[in-house]
Amino acid sequence: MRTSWADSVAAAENAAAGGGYSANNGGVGTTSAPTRSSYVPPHLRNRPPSSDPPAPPSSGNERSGWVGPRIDHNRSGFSSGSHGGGGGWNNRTGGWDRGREREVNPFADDDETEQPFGEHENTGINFDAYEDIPVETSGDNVPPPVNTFAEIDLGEALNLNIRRCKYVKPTPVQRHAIPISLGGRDLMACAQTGSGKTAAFCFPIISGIMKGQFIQRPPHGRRMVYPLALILSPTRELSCQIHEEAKKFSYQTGVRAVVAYGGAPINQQLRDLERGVDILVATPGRLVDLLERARVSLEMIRYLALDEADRMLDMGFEPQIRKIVQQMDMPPPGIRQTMLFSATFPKEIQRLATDFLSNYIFLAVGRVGSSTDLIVQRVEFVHESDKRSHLMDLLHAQRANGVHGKQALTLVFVETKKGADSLEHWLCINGFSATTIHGDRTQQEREQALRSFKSGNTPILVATDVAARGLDIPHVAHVVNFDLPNDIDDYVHRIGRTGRAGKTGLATAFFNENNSSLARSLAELMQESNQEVPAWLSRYAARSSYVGGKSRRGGGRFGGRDFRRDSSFNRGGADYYGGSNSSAYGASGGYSGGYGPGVTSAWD
Ligand SMILES: Nc1ncnc2c1ncn2[C@@H]1O[C@H](COP(=O)(O)OP(=O)(O)OP(=O)(O)O)[C@@H](O)[C@H]1O
Repeated sequence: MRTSWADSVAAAENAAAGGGYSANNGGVGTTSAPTRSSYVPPHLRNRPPSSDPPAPPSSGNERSGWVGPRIDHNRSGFSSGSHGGGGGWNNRTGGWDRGREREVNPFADDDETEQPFGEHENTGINFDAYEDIPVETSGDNVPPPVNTFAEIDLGEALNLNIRRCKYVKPTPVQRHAIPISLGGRDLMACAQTGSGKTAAFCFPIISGIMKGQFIQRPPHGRRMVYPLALILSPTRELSCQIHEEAKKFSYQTGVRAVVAYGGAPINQQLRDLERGVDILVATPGRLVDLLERARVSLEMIRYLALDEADRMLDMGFEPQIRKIVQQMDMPPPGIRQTMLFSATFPKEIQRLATDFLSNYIFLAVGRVGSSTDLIVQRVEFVHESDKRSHLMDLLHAQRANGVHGKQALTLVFVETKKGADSLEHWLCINGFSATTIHGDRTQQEREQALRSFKSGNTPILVATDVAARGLDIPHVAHVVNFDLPNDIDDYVHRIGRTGRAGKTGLATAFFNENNSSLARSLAELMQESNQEVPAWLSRYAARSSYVGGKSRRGGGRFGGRDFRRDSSFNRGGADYYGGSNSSAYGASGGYSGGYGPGVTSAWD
């Protein structure tokens, strides 16, 4: 009989407590330090000497066709989407070199840090907001969605962490994506900002590593490391955030996540890597550096996740991604499992992404590239010269609506780094506490700015697009597009910094004649999200050429958004459903995604 998720978590907690587990001490119960260089595969770590034999191979979803020269790439660790069972779990209370380095409790901060806005509660998520959300899946044999975490065989240690995160039930993208990934399938997933995509790709990876039997090769060189999973994201801050999340989800599972990103001392990151790594979270530039120094090998990668995948595959990043994924030693599609996630997926990028996928499932939760209805969007006509005083009026009005005596957080997007500095300076001399985040600031300054903003000490953050994607900052009540972006997808990501996890938010855009190319797609997007479109904007939309502000979201309403379903793309008949990796459309489309070539390192 299947017990409820809460029951099994409670049981796991009791069992763990009986076994000497203490949630707060970060202790792992090991007293002797293993030698540093001896690799212990995750599924064998912290087992008593006479541990159980490994779980038998699963019958489903064996991928064949490519046999790595020296690596055991059988798919025996995969659960093939079954929801029951539980055999073969490695609920280990330690892991990498834990005799030397005690695992820090990533949940401790949540309890101890001053929380000016009250605890960051996830229990209050408004799931009703997602009830009627349209979902589309396409591809062969799509595993069915689940309604609860209890239905998913994630393993007790991970379930315990889910409970610690106060996740009561899966969000819609998690309901669909987790069974697909646990079934060993490649996935292209599109779901609205703030809807829980990070957990949707982290849970199957952690669970797969816990359950898997990935045979580690003896190291080539003492200092080379062999992660089993790679999670790439476009910005340093986002990689750090994903790493923080991954550490929470993998706490006391024996799975170790490490982050590597540019702008921070590489030696420190190298030392961290040397302590062992199962999941490497990285920005592309720093990873290329590590690969070129022969300090990381991708030979053992079983899971590849690209967060903000459309950004990762646009012209700015595509060459680096191709280098990492196709030109180093990473196993090919069909051997590794690949997961692409974003809130926006232009068709050109979908097409390009097929180079990295094998017989994948396309999943769209909500309308592809649409914003969530939880965000109230306002567009105001403001001449360039009036923008500052208009912003001032908004901020004054907002002061009245402070939360717990503090001003609600406001994120102001501008076009340029100089513009960010100058606006921040002006706000400060006018009595508003503001800071900035952009590519010209040192990494230390960027991180300090983000910390100060998050804590509420500096409630206004002026940002370039470096902060547009992925950042999950609780209590951002208002996003102001002081300068609108040229691309509607960037607008979607920017406003998505508010209205997250079922909460509501406000987004105000300053529009003037300089933005007329965006009018049409902006009006469409607002209409789709049930927002009031001002009559003057509709007039601009009607006048504007469709070229400049052309929606890259695929056109039309929800449905048929998988580009393989579009007859104009699907010239090869069943090719795209048949798992062929040879795109008929060339290796790299000329799609720029709104960024020119060579923009990579400013982000990375
Ligand atoms: N099942 C859940 N129950 C409650 N809260 C959740 C659940 N899953 C995720 N969350 C919370 O929702 C918030 C948003 O999640 P996340 O950052 O993964 O969104 P996202 O879809 O990746 O957004 P973006 O598109 O902006 O990157 C986070 O604070 C996360 O902790």
